[in-house]
This record gives sequence, C-alpha cells and structure tokens, in this order.
Amino acid sequence: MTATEASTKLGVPDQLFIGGSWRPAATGAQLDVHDPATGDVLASIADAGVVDGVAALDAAVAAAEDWAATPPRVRGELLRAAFDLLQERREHFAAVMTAEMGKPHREALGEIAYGGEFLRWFGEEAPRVSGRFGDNPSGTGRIVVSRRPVGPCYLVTPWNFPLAMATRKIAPALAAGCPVVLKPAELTPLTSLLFAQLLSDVGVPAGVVNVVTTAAPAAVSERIIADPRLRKLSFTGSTPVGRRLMAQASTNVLRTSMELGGNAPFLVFDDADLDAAVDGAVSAKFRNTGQACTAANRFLVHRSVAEEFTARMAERVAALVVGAGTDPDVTIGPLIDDRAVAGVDELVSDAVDRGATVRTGGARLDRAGSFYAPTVLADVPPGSRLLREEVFGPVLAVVPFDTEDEAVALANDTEYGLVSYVFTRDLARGDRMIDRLDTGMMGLNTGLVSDAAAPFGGVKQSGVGREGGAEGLDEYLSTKYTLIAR
Ligand SMILES: O=CCCCC(=O)O
Repeated sequence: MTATEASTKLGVPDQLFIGGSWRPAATGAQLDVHDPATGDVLASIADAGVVDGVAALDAAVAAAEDWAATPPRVRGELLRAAFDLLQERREHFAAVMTAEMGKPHREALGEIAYGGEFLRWFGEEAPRVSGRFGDNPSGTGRIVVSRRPVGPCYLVTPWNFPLAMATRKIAPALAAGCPVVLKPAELTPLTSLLFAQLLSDVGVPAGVVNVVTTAAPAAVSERIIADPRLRKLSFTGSTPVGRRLMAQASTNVLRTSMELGGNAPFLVFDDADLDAAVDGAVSAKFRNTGQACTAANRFLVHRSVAEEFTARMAERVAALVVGAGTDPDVTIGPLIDDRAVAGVDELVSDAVDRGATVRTGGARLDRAGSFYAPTVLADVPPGSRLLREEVFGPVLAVVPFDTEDEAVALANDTEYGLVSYVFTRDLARGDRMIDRLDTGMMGLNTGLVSDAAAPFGGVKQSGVGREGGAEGLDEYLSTKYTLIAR
C-alpha cells in the first residue's frame, strides 16, 4: 500500500487548511507520518514552508475583524456544535490518535473526553466575558474597562496529546474572538487536520482556524512570529524550545502563553492511604506511557513505607500490558519514536550505574516498534540524571525521605514547577504543602489534576500563563480602559 492510500484509509485530509479550504504546500513537498508501534509510514501529507505559513497568517488576519464582531453567543454555539460532533466522531478520532501517536485506544477515548471538554467549557464562557465601570476619584469622568480579543494567534502544539492540546488553545481563542494559525507537531499532525475538518463542518467561518503541518517547524514559526500582524503566541512543549520562542516573541512584544517541561514530585507520607497512593501513582506516572509534562518523575516516599510502596508498585507495574494501542487489552503503548526509547534507556542506565535497584523492567523491549518496559527503580541516589531531567517514559523512580522538611526540599530542588502530587491523610499537612511546594498545580490524594475548568500551568521554568478555566480565556483577551469625560 502506498502512503497516500494509507492516508485515505485513515480518512484524514492530507493537505493544509488555509482560509477555509484545503490546499497542497506551495512547493508540493510532502511529510511522512509514522506509526510508532511498527515504524511503518501511515500517511503522507502536505509539508508547509514559510510561504504557506504566511498564507495561513494572511487568512487569519483577514478573518479577524468579522470574527471579533461575531456575537459571543454565536461563537459559543459553534464551539458547542464542535463538542457535539466530536462525540459523534470519537471512534474515528481515537483510531487516528492511536495510529499516529501510539496511545492505547481507551486512552485515546479518554483524551477525546478531556479535549472535548475545552470546547464545551469555553463555548459556555464565550458569552460571559465582562468588564467593569465606575466613577474616577476626581469625579470628572467614568472609567470603563472592557475586554477585547488580542488578535491573530499562533498556536504550537506537541505530539503527546494531539487533540487536547489543540482544543485547549483553539477553544479559548475562538471564544474570545481571535482567529488562529495552528501548527501541530510534525510527528502527530493527522488529528489536527481531522479537527480542522470538524470545525469547518460545524460552520466555523473561513480563515478563523488555519492549520499548517510542516517538517520545518523552526523556520515556519520564526517567520510567523516575526510578522507584526501576529498578536499572540501559545506554545506547549519543551523548556528549551519555549525559551527560544519567547525570545523571538519579544521582538514584537507578543502576548505569550508557555506550557513547558515538568519534573513532578510525588510525595507519599507515612500516614498516606497506600492503596490510594498506588492507584494515584499509576495514573500520575503511566498515563500516556509516561509521556506527559504532568507525569510524576520523582517518587519521594517516607522511609517507613518506602519498601511496601515500592513492592506494591512493582507488582502493579509488572502487570501492565504493553503493546500496540489498537489491541484492546493494552494499557501501555509504544514511545513516540526510537530516539525517545534511547533517551529513557540512558536515564535508567545512569541511575542503575549510580546504585539504583531495578525492581521491574529496566530495558528496551526486544520487539519491533518503540517499546520500553514499564520500570520501577528503588533507592535512586541523589545526583542521578533521572531526578533532574524529565524522563518522558514509563519509569518510576523511588527516593526515600525521613522528614517533611527533607521531602519539601527534595521536591523543590528542580528548575521546574509544573505540578506536584501529595498523599497524606493529615489535612493540615496537605494544606501546608499547598504553600510549601513550588508548583503551579497540586494534586492532593489524586494522581490526575487536568480539568478544562481549572487553570493548568506552571511556575519557574515550567512556563507562564494558564490554560483552562476562566484564566484560560483571559490569555486571549486584552484589557481596554476608556475614560468618558463628564
Ligand atoms: O505534556 C503536557 C500535556 C498536558 C497533559 C494534560 O493536560 O494533562
């Protein structure tokens, strides 16, 4: 089968979506998309260059005024229609996500439920944008504060959640009245093309959403970000790339939202409910095969329960079923590619060389595709790279601690500050952790915090800005103050 036939079989458009219509790349170039479970080519789609990126921005700029003037209720109802149609098409979306990203089918359905909620939530928020007014203190005029859409936005999304990261940006932008250019990751562009089709089918006007898929993201992004007509950049991805994009965005003083790397601590105190902690650890670590910025990276466990926790985790993790995401029994899919497998293996070898003990897993799986065995490591020594760097794979590293102060110091000993997880039955201690842990989000007795109604985001080098909740809409609005003279 040729790649193009495969693309047709997946039922995904294979061209760029610009100004409401599908078109090939100006150069005719094609980009191959691979199945991480087999390494086979899944589809061959348009590979945009700088010229296409500019055309997409042209289309967004042309649509900006009308979209900003579209009544908020109408914008909200389009988002709600997109939510409904996504539910109807969820099996198709799940199949495409599993094919291009590798996540197990049930996780793909979970991502559709999660990602869809951004459409529903921001559809409901669109008519609720409000301002304020009042007399100025000298009594010479009335202060009117209103909120306006920031203008054309450039949205750059990662490969690990191909739908949810797109809806988390597109939905608030559209609710606020901003047109967008979406650039999905080159490893997983198909879901975004399918989503562009869905938005077009529900009647989102031409030019409001444009999608450019490209194997040259740096060049395309640099050109779009340098364009003075762009007003906002939103990026989810690694901290090094985020830093570079922020520097580029500074030239035109763009509004930026950055969801960057994480190195989440997962604290288990001696009074924790260990059943809940083990369940929480499975979701905080093994969701998406550990490929999430929110994935727990360092399991800090009180010494008195460290052995029991580790033994129970090793048993649970050894029972996870690894394989192609299309197999309904599979709970752990492949990593995104072989480079990712090599990176995980390096970090595990480094920890083991320094004295960590492998309790289960610990090696690449000897089979075709990019698979790494779900792993539990005990007694990971300080100085191990695993404790400093984001693993982005199915590796759970346990570090024992003796006191609350030591646990907090270890948890905060990182340049990142996205999320932390705390398991304790002591409410006062849980409350103290809210103040003491330097992260933008915290799960107290839960291993999953993501929610369309909540502000997702980090502190320190995990980023700036929030996505989701009322705060997520603010990111796409600017504040306008008018003084009405008396
Ligand atoms: O890598 C970051 C993706 C965020 C996943 C989530 O929203 O839970």
